[in-house]
Amino acid sequence: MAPKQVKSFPSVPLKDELDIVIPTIRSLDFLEVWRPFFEPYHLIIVQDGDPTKVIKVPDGFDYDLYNRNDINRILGPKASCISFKDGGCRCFGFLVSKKKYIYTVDDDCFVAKDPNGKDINTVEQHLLNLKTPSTPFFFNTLYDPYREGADFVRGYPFSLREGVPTAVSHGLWLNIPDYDAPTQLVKPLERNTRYVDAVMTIPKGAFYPMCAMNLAFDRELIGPAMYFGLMGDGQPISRYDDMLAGWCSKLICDHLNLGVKTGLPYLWHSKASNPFVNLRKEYKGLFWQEEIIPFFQTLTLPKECDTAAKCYVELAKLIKEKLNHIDPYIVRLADAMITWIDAWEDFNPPAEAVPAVANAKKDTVPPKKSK
Ligand SMILES: O=c1ccn([C@@H]2O[C@H](COP(=O)(O)OP(=O)(O)O[C@H]3OC[C@H](O)[C@H](O)[C@H]3O)[C@@H](O)[C@H]2O)c(=O)[nH]1
Ligand SMILES: [Mn+2]
Repeated sequence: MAPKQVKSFPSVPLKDELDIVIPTIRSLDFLEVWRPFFEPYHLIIVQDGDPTKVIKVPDGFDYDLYNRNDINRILGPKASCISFKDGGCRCFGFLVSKKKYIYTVDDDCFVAKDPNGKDINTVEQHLLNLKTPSTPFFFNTLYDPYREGADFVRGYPFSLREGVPTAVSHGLWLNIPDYDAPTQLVKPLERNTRYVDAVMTIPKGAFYPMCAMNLAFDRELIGPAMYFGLMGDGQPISRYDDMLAGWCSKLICDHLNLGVKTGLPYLWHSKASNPFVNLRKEYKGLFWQEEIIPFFQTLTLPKECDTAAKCYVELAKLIKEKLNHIDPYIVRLADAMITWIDAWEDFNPPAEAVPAVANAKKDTVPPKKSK
């Protein structure tokens, strides 16, 4: 029986283990309030929209900034799988990172305070979530047993107390909740003021609406499944980037016996996007998900799929085969999922593959970097 994981967690930044990925089409002024927590880390900024627009990065941050021209130059034809004019472009940052962990956060999110009035270091809590096991096979009613002051409750099987590695840590949001457009329209003034002091494993077999606003994951375990789809400009759907990644990554985590946690940390989501614009972007998803989610719920992957990348390729084939009747877009999406894996393996060669750089387009002009 493995000893219980360390409960308290050093607050020393793990700069060599984690990159912070930020998609932006607006401004990076929000970084000022995150400076105490983010400054030690390398930022990967994915600038969406007009590449000629100059986006200022506040001084003192270590960053790479990639705009659409950089993405096109670096990925060549494979850039076609990266969304344009949708926050899903962030997955380019997941691809080019070399770190074990990713934390991705939206540019309208700010530091929240816990009930004691203390600023919440989301990076630290996500790392704690990812570095302690998950318990997907049997629900612990006192929530995360690896947290300070908690444990497995009576009746919890000892054979399961070692848990499984955690692949995804899904944080939450105070103030503006991540509602879909219809809910936003009928509840425009609703604000989330409820701070729930809990982290829990999402049980095996259960799916969830993964929001990328405050999300961290283990690139080595589940990175290939964190593709944010073909969304935005030129596509019939948007704002389902993180939902697609959530369905795919949860199916694959369940198949590979990896864990997904949701709950702490919270951040403060400041800006409600326009619900009418959102409705136009996401309405097809409201219909399609009623068929796509049962597809995921009844799917089993072959046991030969023993890595996230192999699972993802198989999943793309099944989506193309079983869901193409929904809309011709699904075929393009499935093909883009394969392109994503090809690009992923150019940058992150499987153990037995040749060094990846040979395949990836030489990046003659480096992205804008911190000074
Ligand atoms: O065309 C775009 C639009 C946005 N972004 C960046 O994506 C982040 C989220 O954008 P925004 O805050 O406007 O959207 P929300 O409705 O609040 O976010 C939810 O829906 C979209 C995403 O899935 C997000 O994760 C959800 O929380 C923000 O950083 C924008 O700058 C973009 O790059 N391109
Ligand atoms: Mn937002």
